Amino acid sequence: MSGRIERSRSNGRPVAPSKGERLADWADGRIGLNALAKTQMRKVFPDHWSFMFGEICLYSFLILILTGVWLTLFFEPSNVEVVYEGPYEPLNGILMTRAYESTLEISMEVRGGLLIRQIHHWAALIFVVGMLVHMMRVFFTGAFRKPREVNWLFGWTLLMLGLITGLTGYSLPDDLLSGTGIRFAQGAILSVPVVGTYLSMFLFGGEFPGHDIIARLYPIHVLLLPGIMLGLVVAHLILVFYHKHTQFAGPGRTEKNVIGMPFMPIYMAKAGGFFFLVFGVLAVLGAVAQINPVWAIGPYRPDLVSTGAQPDWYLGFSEGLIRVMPGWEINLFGHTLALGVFIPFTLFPLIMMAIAVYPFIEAWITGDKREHHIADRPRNAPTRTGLGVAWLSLYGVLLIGGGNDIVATHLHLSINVITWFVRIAVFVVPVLAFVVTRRICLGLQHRDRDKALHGRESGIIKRLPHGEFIEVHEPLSQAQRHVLTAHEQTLPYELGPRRDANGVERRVKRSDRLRARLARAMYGPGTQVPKATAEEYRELQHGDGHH
Ligand code: HEM
Ligand code: HEM
Repeated sequence: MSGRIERSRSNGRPVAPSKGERLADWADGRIGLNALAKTQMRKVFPDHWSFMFGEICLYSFLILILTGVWLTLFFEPSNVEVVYEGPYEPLNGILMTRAYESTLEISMEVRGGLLIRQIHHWAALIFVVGMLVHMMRVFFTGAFRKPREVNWLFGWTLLMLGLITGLTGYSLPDDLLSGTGIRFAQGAILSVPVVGTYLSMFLFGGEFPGHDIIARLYPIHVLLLPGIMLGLVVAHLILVFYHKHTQFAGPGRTEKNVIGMPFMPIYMAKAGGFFFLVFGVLAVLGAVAQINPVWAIGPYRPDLVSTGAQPDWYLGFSEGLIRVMPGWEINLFGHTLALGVFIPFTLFPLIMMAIAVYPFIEAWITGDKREHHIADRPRNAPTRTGLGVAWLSLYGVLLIGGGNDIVATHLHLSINVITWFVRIAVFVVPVLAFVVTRRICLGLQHRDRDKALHGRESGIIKRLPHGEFIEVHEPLSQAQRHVLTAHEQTLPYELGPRRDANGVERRVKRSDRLRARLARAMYGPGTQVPKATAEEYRELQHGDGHH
């Protein structure tokens, strides 16, 4: 292509390609981007406000990298002890680690340092909120179903790594809060039977707090975890591209097409704008909302714990698990087993795992091997929605447990009352949340059915000649009726007759029996309201029109 002379359309004179064209030709000849761009840049993305959560994760992650790289220029990950002498008077003459001192310098002496530190911290909080909300969006709409299960797992791994990255970052400044967090983690490690003590000694380079921990957490926080996450984010987005995005039901939308905006230029322009919006919000937060004022908290000392010590919100629920667990401890063959710590420590990944494996369990129960590109409305999958809300409610209850001291002081209650409330609520609230959510979903399904058949209540009351009052219903458009009735209603998996035609009893595997029972619980009688059918609608239309 290079060196090609084109004729201008206006007067037929040959024109040399512009510099830009030559550069594009040069790059295309070597990287072949043109062919890729031609096929991919016009890719269509469906639009819905809830699809923005994934973007919030992406942009806050990029901002974390940008601000994080900047912080590395000034932060010193060192446990070496120094005596502070600087512009912040109240700490002058106090012994602290170099890590803490350099964080003070970033906050007080480096120009713009406090702003960038605060943006980094706010971005971390928003990043994890974004991931949780994005994950729940995917969960509630069933967007994890085939072929997106692997991408669900990529995303889930990102969430787990995000939590750990947040914890390691929070631990770096070595203030009293971050040291307390490290102490908490060390307690959890110590509770691991038999090897716990060795693990702790290895990690901390001797007795707690040792001299190594910050220097060890540092490369994990700035290189290892973000590096793995970056790779996973790229893989995640490639898969979103490859599978194409799910879309909500609507006229003309099928399992085989995608209706929306082209990636280039419309979606890219929107995405670019949204990036700056997210950056803008984080910059304003970083500028006006104080976060983690390490100078006010003071340097870490193993013999001190400040009241109200809290992890960042996303780890509050793991803290809650430990705070509300009875302090069980047993002695086994001369080894102390701190079950009061070890059980919650193992429960935390199990609660997270429940959400990781859900797509596979649902696929097993339904036995559905088809691809799904039309997103569910949460009300049309009441059991799944109920389970999602129950999971969230457990998260919320444990968060209260993690902040039991704060709740106690703010509500003027005894801390024991809160602890006992959480101990009971951990079992009761998720069940209640499940039942109530499922009922609400069924109620909404009833309403959809009524709306599809009888139209929307207009609020206009009419009196008929014979005296009866009726409310006038406005018919829905065909498109609206389609949206209300497009969903599939899954039939529960059945075991089939237990005896064959010759009366011989068939052996049924235990796993099959479990599957049938779960399928009945999820899709059996009372779990969905039959959707309005075309026949019912036609019958009503041709009847007396009397609703
Ligand atoms: C998923 C990504 C990340 C999360 C969730 C995260 C989270 C955090 C948090 C919560 C802190 C404590 C901030 C504070 O002082 O109040 C922190 C500190 C820090 N982060 Fe990150 N971070 C991430 C990525 C990165 C990256 C990619 C880098 C560098 C390349 C980085 C470098 C740093 C440094 C140097 C500090 C210590 C300075 C300080 O605390 O002021 N972070 N991080
Ligand atoms: C660093 C964290 C993450 C980033 C940057 C990210 C980014 C994105 C983006 C931009 C999209 C397309 C737009 C959208 O649907 O919102 C998407 C889709 C998706 N994400 Fe994530 N995500 C992250 C974490 C997660 C998590 C925690 C999960 C679930 C556990 C997840 C599962 C999915 C799935 C299944 C899709 C496809 C959805 C569909 O086609 O409807 N992602 N992600």
